Amino acid sequence: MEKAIVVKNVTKKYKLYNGNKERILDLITPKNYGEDFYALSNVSFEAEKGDVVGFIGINGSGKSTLSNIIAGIVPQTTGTVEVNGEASLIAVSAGLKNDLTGRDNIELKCLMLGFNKKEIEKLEPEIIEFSELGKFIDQPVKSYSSGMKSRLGFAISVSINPNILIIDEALSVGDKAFAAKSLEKMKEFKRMGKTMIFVSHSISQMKQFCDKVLWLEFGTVKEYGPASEVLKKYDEFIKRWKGMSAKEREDYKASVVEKQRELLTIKS
Ligand SMILES: Nc1ncnc2c1ncn2[C@@H]1O[C@H](COP(=O)(O)OP(=O)(O)OP(=O)(O)O)[C@@H](O)[C@H]1O
Repeated sequence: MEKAIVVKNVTKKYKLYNGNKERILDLITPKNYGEDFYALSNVSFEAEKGDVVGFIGINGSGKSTLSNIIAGIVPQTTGTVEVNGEASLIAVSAGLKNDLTGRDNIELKCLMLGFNKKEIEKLEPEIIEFSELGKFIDQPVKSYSSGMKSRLGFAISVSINPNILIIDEALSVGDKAFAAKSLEKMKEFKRMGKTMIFVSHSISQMKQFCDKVLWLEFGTVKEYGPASEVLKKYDEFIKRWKGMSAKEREDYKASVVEKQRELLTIKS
């Protein structure tokens, strides 16, 4: 089988500063300020061409960070990412320029992706129709609601027909009718054999749509495998998590993070 995405030992380190003073000192002095924070530690997985992979995990587990790294928007600290073809990311905040109108954003994104004027003229009405933004297409994006932004992002990304489509929470902010239409479009892409990554908190949407699921837990891979198996385990975990007190959650998180640190120390 042809590989579409190969992620090997990817780590993303951020610095957490105690206020702006520390942030500036860290830039201008050789002394190390701030605390290291690992949004991802040693994440590895592979997707074959045509796979639909779901990323699941509680808030802050690293799903968006990993999507952004695969889409080439954020660099990883260490590790390697191989992507076979053009990966297009649809996220609620995906790279739209706030001061430009919806129409200008369509043109800009298409130009950046190498389409010529004729091709853009052909694509534009299709994108506008899919977005259902009507007259708002000529208003600046800063006047859009998060659902409207997501509709524009979704319409652009599906119309440009990328090899790999990454959909990060884009279905969670729109209304039900648009989410259903988007899900239909994604199913059409799946039938066409496109590789997709689908980031969501919705177990039911993932069940309908994904072949495999990557479950991230505080920046590490907890499970990766067939969607039904991983989702069953995740569902059981979520029920336990919901029943935990704040202190129990903190302790659980601390034990996962400690294991992560040990592994990183052994590797470095
Ligand atoms: N620029 C940054 N600087 C510092 N920490 C960051 C930065 N970006 C993300 N993080 C941290 O990395 C962790 C992972 O964030 P990420 O957005 O990838 O999680 P997520 O699983 O997508 O969360 P959610 O389900 O809430 O969308 C979080 O703790 C977040 O605070």
